[in-house]
Amino acid sequence: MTPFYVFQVFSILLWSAAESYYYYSACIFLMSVVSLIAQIVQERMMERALKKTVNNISTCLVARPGREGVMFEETSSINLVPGDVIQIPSSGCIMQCDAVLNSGTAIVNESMLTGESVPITKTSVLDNELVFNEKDHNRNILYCGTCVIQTRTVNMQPVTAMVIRTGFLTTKGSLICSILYPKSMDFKFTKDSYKYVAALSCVAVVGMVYTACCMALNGSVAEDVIIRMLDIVTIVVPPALPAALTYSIAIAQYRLKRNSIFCLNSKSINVCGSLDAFCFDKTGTLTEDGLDIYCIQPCGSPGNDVISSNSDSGIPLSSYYLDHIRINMASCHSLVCLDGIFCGDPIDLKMFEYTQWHFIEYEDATMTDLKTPIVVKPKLENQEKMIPEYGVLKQMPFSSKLQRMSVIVRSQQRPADSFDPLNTFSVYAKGSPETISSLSIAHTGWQKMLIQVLVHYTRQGFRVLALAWKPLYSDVPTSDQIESSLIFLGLIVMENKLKKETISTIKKLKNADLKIVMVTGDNLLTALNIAQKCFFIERNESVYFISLDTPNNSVDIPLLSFCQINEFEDDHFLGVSSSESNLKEAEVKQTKYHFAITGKMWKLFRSHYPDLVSKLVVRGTIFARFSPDQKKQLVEELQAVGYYVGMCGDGANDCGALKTAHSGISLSETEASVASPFTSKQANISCVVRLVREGRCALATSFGIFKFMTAYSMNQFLIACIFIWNLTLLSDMQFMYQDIFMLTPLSFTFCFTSSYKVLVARKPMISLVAFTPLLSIVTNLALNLATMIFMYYFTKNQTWLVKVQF
Ligand SMILES: Nc1ncnc2c1ncn2[C@@H]1O[C@H](COP(=O)(O)OP(=O)(O)OP(=O)(O)O)[C@@H](O)[C@H]1O
Repeated sequence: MTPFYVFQVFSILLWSAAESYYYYSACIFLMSVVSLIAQIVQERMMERALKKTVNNISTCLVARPGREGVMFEETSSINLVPGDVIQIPSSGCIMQCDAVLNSGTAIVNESMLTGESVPITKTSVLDNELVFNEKDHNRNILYCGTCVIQTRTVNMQPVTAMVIRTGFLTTKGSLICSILYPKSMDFKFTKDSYKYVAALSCVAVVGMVYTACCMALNGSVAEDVIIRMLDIVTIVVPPALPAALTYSIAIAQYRLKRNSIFCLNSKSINVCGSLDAFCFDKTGTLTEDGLDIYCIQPCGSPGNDVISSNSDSGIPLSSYYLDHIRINMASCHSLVCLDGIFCGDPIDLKMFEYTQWHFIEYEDATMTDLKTPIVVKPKLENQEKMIPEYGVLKQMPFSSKLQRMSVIVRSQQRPADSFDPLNTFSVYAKGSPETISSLSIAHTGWQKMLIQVLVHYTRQGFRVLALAWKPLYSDVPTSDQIESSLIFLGLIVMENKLKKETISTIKKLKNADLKIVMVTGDNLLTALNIAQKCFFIERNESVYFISLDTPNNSVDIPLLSFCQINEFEDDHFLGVSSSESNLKEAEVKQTKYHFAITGKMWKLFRSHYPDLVSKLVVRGTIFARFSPDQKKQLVEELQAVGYYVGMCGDGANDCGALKTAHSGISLSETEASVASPFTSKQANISCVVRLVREGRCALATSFGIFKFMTAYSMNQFLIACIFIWNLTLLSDMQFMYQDIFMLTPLSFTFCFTSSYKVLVARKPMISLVAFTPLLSIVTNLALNLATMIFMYYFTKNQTWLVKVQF
């Protein structure tokens, strides 16, 4: 029950009890009830949708001390508390708490939280990792609400996890809280509507004083004066305003749904109309997810030239590097085989398919015999003699923050001649070239080659991944030992095709004068090429890379430099010490220029030049190699400058930014995702245009309804003032005619206004307290007042007028 409805109850009582406006009171009562029901139905529908998405209670097996040691007992999930150890059923389940995997592996679908429906592998924490840190161990956490599709046991031990959080404290819980109690958006329209209500209250006070004076001067009794004064207040407040506003939003929500855009927070719809900046994730959003392998660039033997390999010819055999590349591509992934179909990260899938190897999963794997949970081996019979099978003992799944993944692999048979017989255990890693090269043993020969090849391909917009390996001699290695001192193997170059809707959508958004930003975890030059292909940056516009020298000590402030991307030094690109590079501070002269920055430079820039961050984000268009946290920071910085920011992404690495943005839209097959207020089932960015169009339409409609209703009630107030001058008021039927038959249908038909077909540069007004809307209301009032006064005196002077005696 909002204060508005309390006020309506008061008005109805006053009209029916003191004024005998029975018909009018009955109609207003009916209207208020209908509007209240409509609001309740809308809220309930949203709550139900949310409940359907989030509410789930089930039974689970929890470890309890028994007579014969620890036993697993069945209990309801609501009884779980942090510290409980639960067993994850092999057939899968929906997680009811956040829990860290103690043993085994789980294949999880996190689409409910992230919108990304690709199955993810969660592994148990390594025995020797003593300090648990949520950020670093998220690949070991099963999150509440996510669906465990399958588990893999190791050494016949049940898959168990320790509960770390329950209820609203879980990640899902906090996301639901943010939907139920959204952080109040500093939305001008809402703020101004409060100012309007305050202004109307002032008008009501003036009206009351005026009424009291008029009636007192004419000798009216105190009781009548008080009733009329209260009447004036009820006239000033338009009765159908909240109902019409609610209805207009409900219709916008329905229209979005018809276009496969689902909305979990209807309050965000109006905000979409005022967006003036939109951030896009690149891979899977602007470009296709499943990227074909273009070629493989193995690292030559030290000092040798680069050996290139064409994708058509597959991977040639019998080379030290190529053999390891093949094993790496076949084993270093988190793919799972569900009902005979391989699922997982599209990159992993493409790389595995390229090797044409077999993938076998064992349910009952033990570490002691030769069976491991996953075994990969070549398909061709005649190759089996030459190359042994490889069992994947341990996976360190891909993390966007770390930009890499790795596996520990055991050779299941005695290796063939081409391999070192001691290499029974190996580590295979893949990830961004920058990360993998930083974890590899430095070697000037390949480092030079790496930079050249990387720059060559990324400049053409290819997506490049690096591979590495090393033999593992330690029995119980820590994760740092696993992913260090690697031997660099080479690069996998993948095509990066734009989705067919990307270019047209970006053009439409630019025509609508929206600031368009690309924020990606990918390489800067790849991002630049894609940005140019889809017209984030026009051909005639310059791009300046912002770089800072890494300071030698914590006291030095790193020197800030700009360099036009064409002059860009290759060395700098890999993060090699900038003192080696040859950057010159460039003067930015053109008016049409863009800034590009990497995540590493962003971190330095924010800490050493905080005052310049606003300038950077205003001109910044490419934000590459950004971690999920940095994507969120970028959205916050844009908001701090005053932009209304939208974010469109497709994966788990965009979740923070999607939630932080004023309007986040996640491209996901899952309707029931709490990743962002909006979810589009169409896996391309054309939904952004629809969202902005519907948002603008909803905003313009709300604005129109507000203006119309306030102008109407002010006009009625003026009429009432003229009547009170003559110690009378409109009759029951007159009020009925004006409020019910004129105002209500007109204000409700406003809601059916559909959005304009194209996005134009002119955005709808968001400020009610601005010159134009105020001028239009004041002019309307002045004209009406003048007409009414003229009509009053004109009619009064007519000979046929007979004065009614009250
Ligand atoms: N499955 C994977 N295994 C290993 N490394 C990967 C994998 N997927 C991506 N990478 C590397 O990690 C980097 C960061 O990945 P991330 O998923 O954060 O962003 P992205 O997919 O490149 O781009 P976007 O943020 O636009 O989706 C990638 O550029 C790539 O070099």
